[in-house]
Amino acid sequence: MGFGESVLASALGAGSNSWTRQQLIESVPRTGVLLLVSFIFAVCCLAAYLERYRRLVRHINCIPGPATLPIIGNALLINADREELFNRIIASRKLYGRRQGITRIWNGMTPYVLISQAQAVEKILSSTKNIEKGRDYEFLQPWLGTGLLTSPASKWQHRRKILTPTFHFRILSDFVEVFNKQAAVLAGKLATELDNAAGFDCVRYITLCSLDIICETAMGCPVYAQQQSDSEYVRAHEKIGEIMLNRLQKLWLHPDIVFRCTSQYREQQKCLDILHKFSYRMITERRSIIRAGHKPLDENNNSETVAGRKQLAFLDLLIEASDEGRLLSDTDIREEVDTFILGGHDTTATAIAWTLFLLGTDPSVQERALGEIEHVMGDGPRDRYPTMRELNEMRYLEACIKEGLRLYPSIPIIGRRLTEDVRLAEHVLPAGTNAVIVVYQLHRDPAVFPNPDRFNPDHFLGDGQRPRHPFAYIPFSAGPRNCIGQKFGALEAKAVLVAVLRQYRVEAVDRREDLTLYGELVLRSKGGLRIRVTKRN
Ligand code: HEM
Repeated sequence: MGFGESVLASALGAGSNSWTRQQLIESVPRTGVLLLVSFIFAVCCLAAYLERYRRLVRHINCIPGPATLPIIGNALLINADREELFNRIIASRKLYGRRQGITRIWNGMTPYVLISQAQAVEKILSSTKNIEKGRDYEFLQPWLGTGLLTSPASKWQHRRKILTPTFHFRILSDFVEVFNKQAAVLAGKLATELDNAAGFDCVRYITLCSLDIICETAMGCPVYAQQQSDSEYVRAHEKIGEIMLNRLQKLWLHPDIVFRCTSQYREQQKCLDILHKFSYRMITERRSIIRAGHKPLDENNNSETVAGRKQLAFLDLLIEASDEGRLLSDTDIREEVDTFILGGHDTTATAIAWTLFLLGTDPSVQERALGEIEHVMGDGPRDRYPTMRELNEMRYLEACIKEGLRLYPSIPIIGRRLTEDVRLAEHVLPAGTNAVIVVYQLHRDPAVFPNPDRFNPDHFLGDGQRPRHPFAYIPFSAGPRNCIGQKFGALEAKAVLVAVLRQYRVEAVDRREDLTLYGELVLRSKGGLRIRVTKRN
């Protein structure tokens, strides 16, 4: 009896009910064949994988980049604190890829290609095939599930189709009231800093305002983040962001099996419990309001009152939306609402804070922006709210926000995992490569924006400007997987800046060249963005 036969025979026992010893022995040749076939199959798979990997290495190593070590690649270069890492990513184009705006880096055996040139960016982002997000986005999944931002390509396409109408212009115009109301709360809060000659970080104030705005518009319920900044909900928001980032930055925390053993995991679960419960409670409440007879949308897509309130929340629209005839489940809706809250909160707050800071560095630009606001809104009380039409007329303010997003894009880096080969000039990026679009660097290409570091809103006023490559300026990304909330974000930024600028003169405390930048989920400055405010007459 061979080894296989004896093991099988003893494993099943000589007196097994269903298998006699004879049957067992007869089955061995078949088992042997099966094992042989499996072995050959595994060897073929391994050979195919190695061949694919060899091809990947060959192509990637044709791209300029730092010298690599065996196995670890450039891991030592990447293993830096967050500020230093950001510096190194930005410097990589100057060091290796000045001409083409493409450089490569190996994180262990995984290749990353950094891209900061418009034509190359277009090749990646305009593709309808390469829409798979990078692996790093998976760390958001415990919170967002597979909502729009993190969804795999297979789910994303039809989900995006369902969600696009929720950002319709008419729905946004209803939200202006929320923007204005929360912006007024922010302006009131800033009054506490009038005597603060040393200045204060404006980011936290604006972030809480933006959280209030997105929660009220997404769920239809104010969370009073500005009034109760230490509430359980606000703290859970801040904490979970910290935990996810910390995990992202520490390679050893990436495997679930390791992360689950840490106290951070337990804390993350607590935050998730608070955040998810809150969203589910909102869904249940809004469903029961709708069931009680209020129909949120009429046949012309007009908003009716829900429980006596004028504006709708995204939540109401999602409850009504159907996916190929099937209503979305509570989990589907929760994923999308949480995604809107994450996607629309820090990004917009960052854009507003950077623009305000930049306006504080240049009094002439600030006065011009205010002049336009006063002109559009006419005489009258300073605390009157602008209408949607008035906000749309503020072209110079819009140019200031666009320029803020050019110099300091809220999302400085966008990742894609290529699912098919892409040819960039003489290089091939094989499927499997992680493409990293360095938006921060792209926006400072002197060939597109002469004197690229200067804060100059005229870049976006159109008059006398050279036409730009459509992928040279992409603060909201571009192509099929661009930002679904860009109109919402731009309108909110305007409303908040109008409320602040009408009441205060703003002055930046630090010089731009003294700031230390780093990328979290959004672009940050170490120590925040410090401004001083004085009351306008
Ligand atoms: C100034 C404000 C904003 C900026 C700069 C911004 C920027 C971006 C960028 C760069 C992306 C692409 C991310 C990637 O591919 O990795 C994105 C995607 C997204 N954004 Fe925004 N965003 C802003 C406001 C908003 C708002 C207000 C919402 C929601 C209310 C929102 C919801 C989303 C969603 C759901 C996605 C994923 C879209 C998809 O994959 O189809 N964003 N945003």
